[in-house]
Amino acid sequence: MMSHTNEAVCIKDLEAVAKNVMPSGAWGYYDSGAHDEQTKFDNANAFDNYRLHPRMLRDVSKITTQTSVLGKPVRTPLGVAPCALHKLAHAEGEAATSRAASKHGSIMILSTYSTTSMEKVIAQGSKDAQYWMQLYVYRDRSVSEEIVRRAEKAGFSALVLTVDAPVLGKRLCDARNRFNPPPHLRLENFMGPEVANSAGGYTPDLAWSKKETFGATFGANGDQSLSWENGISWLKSITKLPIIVKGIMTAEDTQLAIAHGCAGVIVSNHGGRQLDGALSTIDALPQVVDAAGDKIEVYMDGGIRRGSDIFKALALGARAVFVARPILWGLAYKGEEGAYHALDILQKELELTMMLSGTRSVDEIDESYIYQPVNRWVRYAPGSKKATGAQKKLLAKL
Ligand SMILES: Cc1cc2nc3c(=O)[nH]c(=O)nc-3n(C[C@H](O)[C@H](O)[C@H](O)COP(=O)(O)O)c2cc1C
Ligand SMILES: CC(C)CC(=O)C(=O)O
Repeated sequence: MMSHTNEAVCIKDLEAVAKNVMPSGAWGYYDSGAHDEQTKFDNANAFDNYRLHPRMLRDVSKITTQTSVLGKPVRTPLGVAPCALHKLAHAEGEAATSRAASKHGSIMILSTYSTTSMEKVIAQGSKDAQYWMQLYVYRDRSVSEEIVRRAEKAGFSALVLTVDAPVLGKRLCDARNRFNPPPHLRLENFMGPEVANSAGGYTPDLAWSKKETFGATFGANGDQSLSWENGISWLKSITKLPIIVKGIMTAEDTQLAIAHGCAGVIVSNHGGRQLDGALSTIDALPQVVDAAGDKIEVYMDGGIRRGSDIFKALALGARAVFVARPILWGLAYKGEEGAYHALDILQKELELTMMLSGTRSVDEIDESYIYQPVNRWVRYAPGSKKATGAQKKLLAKL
């Protein structure tokens, strides 16, 4: 419900406006999770299973959310997750998001499938703004390699390889709408002369001008044979940029990410858009943090709609969090100003939660500030009745 000043005061307000102003096909594409959307809803709802344990009389007159990510200082542990097609929300698309993220001091991860070229996006930010480039790996590796080269040259400081989408999840809404982006939008990261040439005619048209839908074409270009060896090791061999793997949900894969020399992992289920039935990310986070130790940085995304959600993720060991849909809703609401507003709402709510719980810096926010659900999802390793490390810790609390 919007206030009488017509200003969105919380992320739910932004969602309501976006739903109202966006065409239904575009809204459906942004909103939908896979299949019955269990995981999409779990992502947001699971935060409610964690409750706060606030401390009083701590002198909270000066607090800071300043932290560091990959060794570089950032104003806040709140960043922008990569999402395709920002121009579905607003004509200025990713350029507007870039200005908003830069002004806010938030890291922006740019989707390969952006509707504004990576060079234009990064040019919108201030010199000290941080940008990471999200990648998919294509059957034709030269397409991926060209994107890496352009990202290096343009000044992106890390690569985010999304690994949870060998094919696109089954999104009922998009299937019913046979969703395809409007023809005036272009996937500008595939339009550079280098990419177009080396890919032998891989043009933006490939994305949706054929009879296939956007989703089907995505699957046709992606490399389903991707593995730790032929994916991560290959990427490491062609770039010196730090590699962050996005879409990790287990301790096992975290160990593999460490073994393959990744700099970080993003605990993510793609906003519930891929494997419906996967655990919510806040519930998956502890096992990843456990497995990561201090060897690799752990970030998370999915379902963050309030500052207290960020607080809970930090308390469980995330170094930073990223949001996707709230930014798109902000963009649909008021372009750059709306995207900034989405970040500002979450930032101020995080600061409020910190003050009300007696924490003055991100470092201070740890497990001692929250109550965790116990005995919710337990998984035993194949063939073993013995609990693993993370489960033992949980069981010990019962
Ligand atoms: C419309 C939309 C497009 C997305 N596009 C991408 C993408 O191109 N690459 C990617 O790695 N993740 C993509 N994602 C997933 C987000 O990066 C993120 O993992 C997820 O949406 C976070 O959950 P939230 O939307 O609840 O904040 C997309 C998500 C949405 C909603
Ligand atoms: C279809 C992809 C290009 C974008 C994506 O990852 C998504 O829609 O979730």
